[in-house]
Amino acid sequence: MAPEVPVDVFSGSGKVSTMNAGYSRRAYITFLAGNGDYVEGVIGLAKGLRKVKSAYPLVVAALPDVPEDHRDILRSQGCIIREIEPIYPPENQVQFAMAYYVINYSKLRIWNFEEYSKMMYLDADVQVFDNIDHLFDNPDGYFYAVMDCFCEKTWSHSRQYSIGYCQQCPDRVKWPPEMGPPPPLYFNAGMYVFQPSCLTYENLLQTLQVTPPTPFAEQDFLNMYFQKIYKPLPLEYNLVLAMLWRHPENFEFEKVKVAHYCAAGSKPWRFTGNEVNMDRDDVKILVAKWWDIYNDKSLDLKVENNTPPEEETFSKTTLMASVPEPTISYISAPSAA
Ligand SMILES: O=c1ccn([C@@H]2O[C@H](COP(=O)(O)OP(=O)(O)O[C@H]3O[C@H](CO)[C@H](O)[C@H](O)[C@H]3O)[C@@H](O)[C@H]2O)c(=O)[nH]1
Ligand SMILES: O[C@H]1[C@H](O)[C@@H](O)[C@H](O)[C@@H](O)[C@H]1O
Repeated sequence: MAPEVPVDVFSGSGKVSTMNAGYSRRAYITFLAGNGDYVEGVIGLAKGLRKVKSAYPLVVAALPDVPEDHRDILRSQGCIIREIEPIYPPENQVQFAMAYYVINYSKLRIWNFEEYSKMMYLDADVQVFDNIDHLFDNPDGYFYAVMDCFCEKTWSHSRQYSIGYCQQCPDRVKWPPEMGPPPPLYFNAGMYVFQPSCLTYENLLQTLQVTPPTPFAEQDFLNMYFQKIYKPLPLEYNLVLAMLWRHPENFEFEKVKVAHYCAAGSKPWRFTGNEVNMDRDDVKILVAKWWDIYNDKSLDLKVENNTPPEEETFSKTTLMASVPEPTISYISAPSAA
């Protein structure tokens, strides 16, 4: 069995020892599709993880339509590229909150990466400002993620939005008893900690085949699937940007460790400042922080012997076969009270 040895691909030195490169039972993972500009997000993320001296590598689950030159750039930044095939949900007439969300079902492939015992998923439009490696040390058997906010228009299809209810402030507009029990806690799927498992992977795919797609695609699906083992993390670990103007009282801006640029117009590499809420100072500070990392040449990977990490250096160990079924026990996000 592979020892729990962190690789130094993302160490602060920016140097990589090619002997250990790409070899770890823990890893960060992101998802990349298409030939568009999301590759910029992944570059930024790779450099952000290096800046905070993460001990674990960044794996990129890439769909076949990611061009070779984008893959080369990511390899040169120390990323490990893993090819994945697309996954499509069963056909129906659903209107996704954003039309392209359908490709996000392909993220389910990452449960099959069993050579890793634990992974932390981060969207390409996420940036880290602090080391969050300690999240890997949380007890096994749970799905860790940050609670979402229902206040933006992207939620207009939902029962929550129709009555102005948000789980971030459940007392502001209370859930009316005549609407039945309040919806279960719901996480944003731009950041989560999970345990790859082939059994879970196969079950996820089988379940998807009998589950009609819904507006937030795989995010809704994962919420449904992992509802019983979901453990909320504090908001600072995935600050969905809308929290800045919707629930500023729920977190401390200075303590934000992970920002998620998912609000309309907030992707740093496309930022103009013209869209609604984008001219706010706090938004601009977070966008500027992203650019500082992206433009910092000292954070580029420096490879000893000029050899970047190779995907082939993985150890194919057989690890845990399935996620254990723990007793259900929720912890509430401290700032959501
Ligand atoms: O052309 C694209 C579009 C998306 N992506 C990847 O897919 C992720 C999700 O897309 P967005 O960041 O544009 O979407 P949002 O942040 O609005 O998405 C939110 O809702 C989605 C519903 O499918 C997902 O759950 C996602 O993780 C969650 O943050 C990106 O970060 C990126 O990793 C690409 O690689 N290429
Ligand atoms: O879960 C959703 C999703 O991540 C959307 O992309 C974002 O715009 C919303 O604010 C969030 O609540």
